[in-house]
Amino acid sequence: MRVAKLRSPTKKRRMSGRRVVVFPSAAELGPALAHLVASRADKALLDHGRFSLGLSGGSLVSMLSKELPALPDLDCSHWLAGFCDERLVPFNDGESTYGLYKNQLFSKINIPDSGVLVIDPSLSVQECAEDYARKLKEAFPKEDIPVFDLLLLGMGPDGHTCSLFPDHPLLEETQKIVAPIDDSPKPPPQRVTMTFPMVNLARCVVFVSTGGSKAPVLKQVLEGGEGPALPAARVVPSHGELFWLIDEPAAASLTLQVERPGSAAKL
Ligand SMILES: O=C(O)[C@H](O)[C@@H](O)[C@H](O)[C@H](O)COP(=O)(O)O
Repeated sequence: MRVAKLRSPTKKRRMSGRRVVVFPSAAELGPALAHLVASRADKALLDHGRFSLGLSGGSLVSMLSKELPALPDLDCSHWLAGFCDERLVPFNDGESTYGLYKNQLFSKINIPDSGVLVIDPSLSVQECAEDYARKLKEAFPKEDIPVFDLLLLGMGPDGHTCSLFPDHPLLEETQKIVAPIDDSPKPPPQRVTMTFPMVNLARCVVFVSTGGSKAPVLKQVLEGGEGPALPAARVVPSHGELFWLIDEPAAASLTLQVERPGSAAKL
């Protein structure tokens, strides 16, 4: 299958910020996402010898686990993978995002165990967030706030992303890079999450959202609406790229201009 190439944006595109890219279905989106990950990895490895990737749960787990190992010559030996958010459950619990990636993806690629930054689920949620923030800072010793090369995010039907939920006080966090949450509206209730100050420093942020159930919230997030901005709309990298990779059912209500690599020659 031909894979749409997501190139670095031109200057004009970068100035206009976000790129909304619509694929006929998740079947076309998946390979394009994998290509984007590989291209940003190549760039990061050339620039600074390591590729740092922030992962999220939801449908990204199966999509990445299918598409990344299918890439020819993928070398993950210098990757650092972390989690944009994580549920405070044991790794062998079906709700553990790390547990899912370990079984479905990490077992199929050559990322070293030391290249995966995990939470310590034996701690209290408060201590777990502090411990994970410390691990992140140690992994990025040159930076006050870790700057990931690429963060992959999903969005819930309520507009949440990471474990940053609508109207939650964590949306206003400015000091912590990782915060605990013990009243998550979506179970399990205890989680740790990257905060906006860290998310918005990433070099590239990619949302993946598919399916018709996401159409109303996507319209609100991408085109605006009444009331305060939903969490996903508050992801605006200060210096980095922002992609929204969506499928036609999710894009059904949008009126803004989008890119459609299926009908255009190249992105
Ligand atoms: O921690 C969680 O509860 C999930 O990871 C959740 O935040 C998910 O990422 C979004 O709901 C998007 O899910 P989809 O990718 O399935 O749309």
